[in-house]
Amino acid sequence: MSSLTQTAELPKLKIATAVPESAVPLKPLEELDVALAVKNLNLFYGAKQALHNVSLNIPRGHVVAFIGPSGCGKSTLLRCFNRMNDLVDGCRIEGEVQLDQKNIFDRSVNVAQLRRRVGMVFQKPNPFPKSIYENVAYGLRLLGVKDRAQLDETVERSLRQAALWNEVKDRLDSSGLSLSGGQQQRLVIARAIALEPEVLLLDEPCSALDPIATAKIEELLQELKTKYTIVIVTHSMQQAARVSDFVAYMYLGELVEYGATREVFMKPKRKETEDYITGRFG
Ligand SMILES: Nc1ncnc2c1ncn2[C@@H]1O[C@H](COP(=O)(O)OP(=O)(O)OP(=O)(O)O)[C@@H](O)[C@H]1O
Repeated sequence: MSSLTQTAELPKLKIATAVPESAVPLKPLEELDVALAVKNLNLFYGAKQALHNVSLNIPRGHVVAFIGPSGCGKSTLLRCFNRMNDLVDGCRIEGEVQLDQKNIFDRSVNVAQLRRRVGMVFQKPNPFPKSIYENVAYGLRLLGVKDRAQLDETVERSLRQAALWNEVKDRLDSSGLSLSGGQQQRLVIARAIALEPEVLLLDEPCSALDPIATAKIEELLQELKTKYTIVIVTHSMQQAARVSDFVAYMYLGELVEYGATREVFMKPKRKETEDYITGRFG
């Protein structure tokens, strides 16, 4: 073996060994129930096109990670799924994102209801300046729920699912802002799942967290995917390898490769993907 081949293969092995066995999904993508279907999606910010003809299916009950270099359109694509881009002036979208076979961009779609079904957690934990209890109860209160027992039950269930209950059960009246960064991010996840969304979108949820808090969130995602479909944007390929079942590699607004995480990391089909995951990109 030439030394050139050896050095070319080393970094790839480094990534490949980090993909846990559990990352192998039971079925191929084509056979899985579809939670979100993205069809020929083009997105423009004014004159600038940020997404180019993106099509992919997000399978129900799995974790999908979007990876790719800065500015490639990962967050833009994620934000399409609950119409967060509606808030951006001059943003125009062509194509479809279907939730239960209905185009979410259709005029008849109620955006507030869509966001209940497709919840979102951002990069920086953003609890409201309210108590821990009220942070989690917030969505239900907006829906007009007043029954204390129902609120109590939802708050406890959501905090348990977010693996935060034991840490906060004796201080539910304390401010959400009094929690650590990692706890705040779990609180925000609890707030999102209190409404029992079908899909949970996470935009770099660990980038402001230390390794211990990150590990907790990653563990949590494995629990949550038994109930929810999860789409996560991450800059960390190791994180994508650890948490996702499927991974989508994007570059300059295009979907370059999409497949089972293990396959994409160990046997990428496209040279561009291989260059990125082996660190030879750019
Ligand atoms: N509100 C906006 N107005 C105009 N252009 C935008 C806006 N948001 C994003 N863009 C542009 O769209 C492209 C994709 O951005 P996006 O934030 O989706 O990339 P990303 O892959 O998530 O990047 P990063 O990893 O740095 O967060 C970039 O060129 C960016 O400058």
